[in-house]
Amino acid sequence: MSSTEHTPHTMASLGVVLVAAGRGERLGADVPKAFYELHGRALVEFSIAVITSLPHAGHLVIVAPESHAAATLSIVDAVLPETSSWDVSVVAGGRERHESVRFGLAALGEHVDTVLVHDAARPFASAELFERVIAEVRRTGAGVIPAIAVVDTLKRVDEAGVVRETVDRSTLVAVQTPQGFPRDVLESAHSTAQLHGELPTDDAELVQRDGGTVHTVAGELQAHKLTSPGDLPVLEHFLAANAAGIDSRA
Ligand SMILES: Nc1ccn([C@@H]2O[C@H](COP(=O)(O)OP(=O)(O)OP(=O)(O)O)[C@@H](O)[C@H]2O)c(=O)n1
Ligand SMILES: C[C@](O)(CO)[C@H](O)COP(=O)(O)O
Repeated sequence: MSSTEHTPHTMASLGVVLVAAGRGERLGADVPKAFYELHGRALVEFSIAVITSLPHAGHLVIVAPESHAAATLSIVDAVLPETSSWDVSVVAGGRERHESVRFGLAALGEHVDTVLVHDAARPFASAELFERVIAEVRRTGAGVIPAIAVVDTLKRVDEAGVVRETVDRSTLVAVQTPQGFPRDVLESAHSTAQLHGELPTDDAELVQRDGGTVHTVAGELQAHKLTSPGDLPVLEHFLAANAAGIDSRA
């Protein structure tokens, strides 16, 4: 699938790569996870709506399974207002998340200088969270990721599941998306990773391995990721809370 333009590119300095090409094996649904429906709306639709509501002239690249390119464009048509300041493209994903991000990065318009990478699997990340990450990337010129406290006691176990030690959680955080970076920093990290054949689980790890600095900002509970069926009631809760106007960001 080649890049599918929704509208022609205009000058834009913010780029968002929305990765939606995963299979969702742990969820076990009969559609790719980003197209799993919550109350009749595909998961990816929620992120498209939030991102294109941000008051920036931006370029959103949605990385989707090739089989779902047309469905993705239909969702964009339904969600994006005629007067939107956002350009939207759809490109095909790769076998691993980092490959999908790389394909998305390659499709960004030439005027993009700040890039956010977001999981479609985190449909209720708020506009405020996006803005917090953007502001901190522009303030620091470095990578920025949302982080939340680890609430469980952590143990290191051996292969047989026997506890070996308790891990000090005071310096540990759980990280979310959107993750933001200066474009050149993220591109360099992805090209280095390609050379070394590394398999990271997030973009911040690639940037760090490439010698970059990554800061954290406050994450939020509602940026919860759909991974397994047990996450569905959590997302249902945030969907209902948003509809009722209840603030469940903290
Ligand atoms: N080859 C891939 C793998 C993942 N993703 C995206 O990366 C995000 C986070 O990935 P994850 O939750 O691990 O999704 P899956 O890979 O689909 O899940 P699983 O490992 O259960 O198959 C998701 O929005 C997913 O669509 C992607 O675009 N391309
Ligand atoms: C990118 C991510 O969502 C940050 O928490 C996460 O690393 C994705 O990891 P997964 O194991 O592929 O779900």
